[in-house]
Amino acid sequence: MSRKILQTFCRLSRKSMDAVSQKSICTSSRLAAAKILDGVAIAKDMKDEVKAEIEGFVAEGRRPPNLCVIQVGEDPASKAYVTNKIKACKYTGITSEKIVLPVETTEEHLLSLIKEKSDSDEVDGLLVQLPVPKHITERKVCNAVHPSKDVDGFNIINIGKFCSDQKSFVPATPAGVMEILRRSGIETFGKNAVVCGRSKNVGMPLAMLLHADGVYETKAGDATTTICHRYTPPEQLKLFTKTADILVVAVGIPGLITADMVKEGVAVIDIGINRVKDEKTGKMKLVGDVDFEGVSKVAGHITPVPGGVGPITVAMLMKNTLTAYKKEITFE
Ligand SMILES: Nc1nc(=O)c2c([nH]1)NC[C@@H]1CN(c3ccc(C(=O)N[C@@H](CCC(=O)O)C(=O)O)cc3)C=[N+]21
Repeated sequence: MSRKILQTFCRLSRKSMDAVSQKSICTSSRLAAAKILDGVAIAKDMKDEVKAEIEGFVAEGRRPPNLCVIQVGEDPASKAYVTNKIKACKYTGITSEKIVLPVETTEEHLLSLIKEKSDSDEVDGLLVQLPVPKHITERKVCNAVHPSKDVDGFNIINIGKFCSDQKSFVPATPAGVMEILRRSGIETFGKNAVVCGRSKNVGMPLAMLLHADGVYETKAGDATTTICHRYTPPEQLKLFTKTADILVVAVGIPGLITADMVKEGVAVIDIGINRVKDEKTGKMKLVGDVDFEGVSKVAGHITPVPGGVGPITVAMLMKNTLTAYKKEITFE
């Protein structure tokens, strides 16, 4: 159904909305395996677009974009994510600098380094890998990154702009989820979206994008959006997840979402990253928050872990770095 028609419908009567959701229930009477949304392939497409644009700038004699990544301490997960980011920089033609500081680095020292990089004309994008050690205040760190270089979208200036529908840097994971939906032809307009998880960097901004007016520059979703979180009682959670046409899970509990909790044909986006022991091999492996085997028999689309949202987060960071380089967002 087109945007205009549905808008008119909604203005005329609430009954038309019931008709819309009724239709989506009736048309999904088959039981087939879900289409697996290939995050690696989508991320490659995104990175190739960034790469082509950068090649154009370089051909004109401009310097390529630059990303500075600061990591404090040697947390193995952070190391793996930062490695993936630097690899993606190399692939797309973004020059990068990785700075690894010892875990005992003082807040004062970190803040002064952030200021130095924020002031440098050579740096377009700047981020500090999270989490930072406990003796450092995360909020201070995020706010120290100049908003025009804040490719993570974690500075309060970007959060404020984002929440008031002004052009801003949008955090890479939620922006990446919208990109997966868009590139996979999954309609959000007028649909029911359910987000499990309300973190400031993922759940909250994603719910913002899904429900926001699609006229907004980040191609937001126009979905009816519900946020569930740790205090949603389990039986309530199931009632909500059952209504979802689009179900996004970012909680950090392996196997939280099972087949009985989802509607046939739902698009499931799994943002969970959990390291668990493989029953068969005894080795550690990466799993999401969704029981992939069960849910993929009922869902219409599903993202795997690994190889789903993770690579797209990294690709979106490259896109944000290019946006910073082009100075497309203004900060007065
Ligand atoms: N300032 C900041 N910005 C971030 O964007 C940020 C952060 N801090 N802290 C942690 C989260 C998490 N995150 C991921 C990046 C890549 C993968 C990724 O590449 N995942 C691979 C697997 C990687 C692995 O093997 O561990 C995959 O899902 O296929 C996952 C998660 C970025 N984050």
